[in-house]
Formats: sequence, C-alpha cells, structure tokens
Amino acid sequence: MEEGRIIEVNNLRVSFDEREVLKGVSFSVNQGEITVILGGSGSGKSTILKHLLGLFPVKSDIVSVFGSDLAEVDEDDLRFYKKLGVFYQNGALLNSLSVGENVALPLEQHTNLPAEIIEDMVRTKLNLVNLEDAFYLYPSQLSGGMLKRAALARAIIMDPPLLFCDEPGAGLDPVSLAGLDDLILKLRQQLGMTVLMVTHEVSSILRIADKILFVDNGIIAFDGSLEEARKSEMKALKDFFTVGTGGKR
Ligand SMILES: Nc1ncnc2c1ncn2[C@@H]1O[C@H](COP(=O)(O)OP(=O)(O)OP(=O)(O)O)[C@@H](O)[C@H]1O
Repeated sequence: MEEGRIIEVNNLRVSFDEREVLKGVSFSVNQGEITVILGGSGSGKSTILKHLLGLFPVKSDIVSVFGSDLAEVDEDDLRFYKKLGVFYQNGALLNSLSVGENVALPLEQHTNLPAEIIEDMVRTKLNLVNLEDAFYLYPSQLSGGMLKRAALARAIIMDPPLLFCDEPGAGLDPVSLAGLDDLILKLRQQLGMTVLMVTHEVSSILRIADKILFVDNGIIAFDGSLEEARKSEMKALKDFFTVGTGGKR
C-alpha cells in the first residue's frame, strides 16, 4: 500500500439477486482528504460505503483500510473498527436519552473510562460542533441542524481518523448545510480526519470536496480533483454540476 493511502479498493464486484450493482470498482482515498462519492440514485454509492465498513463480507485483496485487508479483519476487532467513524443521514439519536448521554454512548459501550472523563470528552466534542449548551437537552428539543451536529459529535467521540458520511446534509436548509460543511472542514483541519462522503448537495461539494469519485454503470467513471470534475466533459458528470448549480459550473 502506498504511503498516505488510507483506503484502497481494487476491483470490487457486488451483485444483489444476480444483478451486478458494482462491476469492478477501484479507487483509493488519501490521508487528510475529503473525497466525495457522486452518482445517480441506485448507482451503488451506499453499497460501496457498506463494503468499506465491513457490513458485507469481502474477498481477500479487494478492500484495504489502514493497510489491513478487510477480509482478514475480525468483525469484533474493536481496535480496528474504533478508527472508523460513521455519520448516516438517519443517524438518529435515541429519544429517551439526553444529547450528552447519546454522545457518551459509544464510550460507555466500548471503554471502561470513569464517568467524569467521559463527561469531559462529551463536552469537548459538543463544543467542537457548537452544541455546548445542549448537554442536558433531549433530541425532541433540537432543530434538524442541531440533531445532525449532535449525531456528528457522537460519530467522532472516539476520535476516529477516518469518517464515513452518507448524505449528512439531507433535509437541511442552505444555512444549516453550510454550517455542517464548515464543521466537517474544521474536523479535517483540527483533528486531521480523512473523510469519505456520499452527497448529492452540489453546494456542499463545491465547498468541501478535494476529490470526486463518480459512480456510473457500476464502475468509477471519473476519479479526479474537484477542479478536474468541474471541467470534465463527461456528460453525466457535467449534467450533475450544471443542474446542481442552476446552470453555472
Ligand atoms: N441489501 C440489498 N439487497 C438487495 N439489493 C440491494 C441491497 N442494497 C442495495 N441494493 C440495490 O443495489 C442498488 C444500489 O443501491 P445503493 O443504496 O448502493 O445506491 P445509492 O447510489 O446509494 O442510491 P441513493 O442515492 O438512492 O441512496 C440499488 O438498486 C438497490 O436496490
């Protein structure tokens, strides 16, 4: 594995009910970069993420994360999975727990840290996502944008060096969306996180993406920098940016 590469995917093929959804997907993700996976509905973006997270079995030599072949990683290998943060669009918090308790949950489940240390860590993360006053509030008392930020705090409570996001901004108004983008940029800058994100939000992509992977017809049809993606003449990709920006690329 080349230095600085956090993820390497080599010819990943996936079929569901004999329908081939991924027909040989290959790409890599570099340390400290924000990589966005783009593609039409049903093109297989979430399927790629799920295979990187070990939610489906993969054969040897196909997916490597932090230099480990995922086929060889035990599903209960906490030392490995602790390095992966996951932030889903429906990453709902538990309504019966306060925000502080929700964010503390992974620490309580996976560590033996004393309660005061856990509270300190939770407050630090709530601070980072600008929710320092929400510690005792319940999810039903938060706005959509605040809920997302609380879910983000929970996703990063174990300080994962790699964060997966599946449509994190879905359903947010443009101002809250921009706020979430700023936060993701801050996490990269302050914690050096590497981010792999699926999103349809062109405004977000223009603000935060370093690299674009465009999934089409079961393969990575485009792999390049944001600048290259914006200039690309590939019709499907061009349409994506043109429609998403109301005609201006
Ligand atoms: N567990 C599964 N069993 C059967 N089919 C599945 C399963 N997961 C995904 N699929 C199918 O695989 C294809 C890709 O799905 P996937 O969710 O990866 O697409 P996507 O690009 O993330 O779509 P969207 O943008 O709409 O969320 C779809 O046709 C979907 O129906």
